[in-house]
Amino acid sequence: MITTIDLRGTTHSGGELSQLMPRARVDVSASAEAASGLIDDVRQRGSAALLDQAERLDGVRPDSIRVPDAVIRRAVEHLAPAVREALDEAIRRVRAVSSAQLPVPISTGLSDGGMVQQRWRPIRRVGLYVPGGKAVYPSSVVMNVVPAQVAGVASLALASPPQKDFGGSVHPTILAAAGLLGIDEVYAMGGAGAIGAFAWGVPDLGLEPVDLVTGPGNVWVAAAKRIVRGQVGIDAEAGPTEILVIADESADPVLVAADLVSQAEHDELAAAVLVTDSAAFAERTRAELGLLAESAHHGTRVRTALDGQQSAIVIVDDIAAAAGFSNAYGPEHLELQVRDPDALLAMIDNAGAIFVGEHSPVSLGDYLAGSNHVLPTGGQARFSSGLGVATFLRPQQVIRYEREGLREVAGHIHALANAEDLPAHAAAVSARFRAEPNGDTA
Ligand SMILES: NC(=O)c1ccc[n+]([C@@H]2O[C@H](COP(=O)([O-])OP(=O)(O)OC[C@H]3O[C@@H](n4cnc5c(N)ncnc54)[C@H](O)[C@@H]3O)[C@@H](O)[C@H]2O)c1
Ligand SMILES: N[C@H](CO)Cc1c[nH]c[nH+]1
Ligand SMILES: [Zn+2]
Repeated sequence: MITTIDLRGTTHSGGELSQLMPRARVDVSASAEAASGLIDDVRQRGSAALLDQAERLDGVRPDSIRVPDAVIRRAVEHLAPAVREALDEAIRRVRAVSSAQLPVPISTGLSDGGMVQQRWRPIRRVGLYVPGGKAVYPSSVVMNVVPAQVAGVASLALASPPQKDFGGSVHPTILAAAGLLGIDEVYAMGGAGAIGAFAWGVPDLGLEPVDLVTGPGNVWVAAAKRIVRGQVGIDAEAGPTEILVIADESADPVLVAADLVSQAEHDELAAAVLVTDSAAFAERTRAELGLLAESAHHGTRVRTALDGQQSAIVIVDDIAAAAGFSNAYGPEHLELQVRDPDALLAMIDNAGAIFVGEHSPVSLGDYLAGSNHVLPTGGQARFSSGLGVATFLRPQQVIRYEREGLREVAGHIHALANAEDLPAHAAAVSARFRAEPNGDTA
């Protein structure tokens, strides 16, 4: 049995998981039509479309969509020392974790003269999206760029929305983060149009199409990634932020509420969900949420997110049921604030990233844990993962058989080729043995 409470204290009792889930999700596909129109416009009209979209959606017309090198260099020079130190440390940590993720080639010997190898090749050119609408995200520059560089991607382009306060250029802290990482191909373009520009290129801007688009963004960005998939690769849809906290009576409701509000701060569509086995704890956390939402810096946004259908406090019978709920939901961020987090961790399958214990808040992962904050939303943690080195690499199989290795399986190839009525497949193998004294091997 599941009970949900919203921020105002309204209770929905007796609901089953299947009844709750639709209430709890943001539907990116609702933005598909708008995203598709914006992408088509960029395909047809190139930079003219990007400029018009900037004016309409970002409230400013950039002087230059491509950010000049000198502007990037100046942003690095003017970066506040404390922010530079923080970015340097974030880069160091994400690089350490990314480097440790580099996969090794594998060779599997199957017989004398029969071997299959797996090697990893970097994707050639990648377009990295860095959000910049309601907030700006220099930390997302680090999270996109560092694993791509560790993987060995040769060509990286970066897009972020034009900023009204900076004459239509990209936000200087985003430019500085890019500059620190040696990225010099930066475009002031945002939303679905930017994703379309990466996928098909913009000839009149000199923007070459990319092979893969990665990065987080709002519902229009996530919808656009879904549309361009196939023309290019994409990472998971990293849309409006989600946090799900599983907590029991041992947790501190002040900390749990603070963590829920920290992610509600991103977007009116952000989802903040608490799952607990204690009605008393639920009530204490609800009270704390009310206080925090009241005094929040982005109060209206936070209250809208917490009040939204996508956010809830969920009361379940026990912690095993909480794990079941969380696995069905597949949150982007999952916090485990319970007496025995390792026992609970063992029950978790679906989550973008898991934060264990009181001293591992999501905000740590957003900036400095060394983990990656670009994570799947909308339940995609059921089948995909956050950004990492593997996102920017492809495994390739290399097949190496010698004559004896091929001879050993030639009969089986004939049998299967005949079963599929594809005799030319069998003949391609027989042809290699025709000259032998014993003739055909089949
Ligand atoms: N899942 C993750 O890994 C992750 C990480 C960081 C941020 N996020 C999410 O990224 C999002 C950032 O959103 P944001 O809005 O601040 O920046 P954004 O850059 O994603 O979106 C801004 C762009 O949206 C477009 N846009 C605005 N209004 C529109 C409209 N009415 N129709 C069509 N397009 C429109 C504009 O082109 C604008 O440039 C948030 O939802 C945040 O939660 C997710
Ligand atoms: N919580 C976001 C991922 O959903 C990442 C982020 C960047 N800056 C602050 N937070
Ligand atoms: Zn965050």
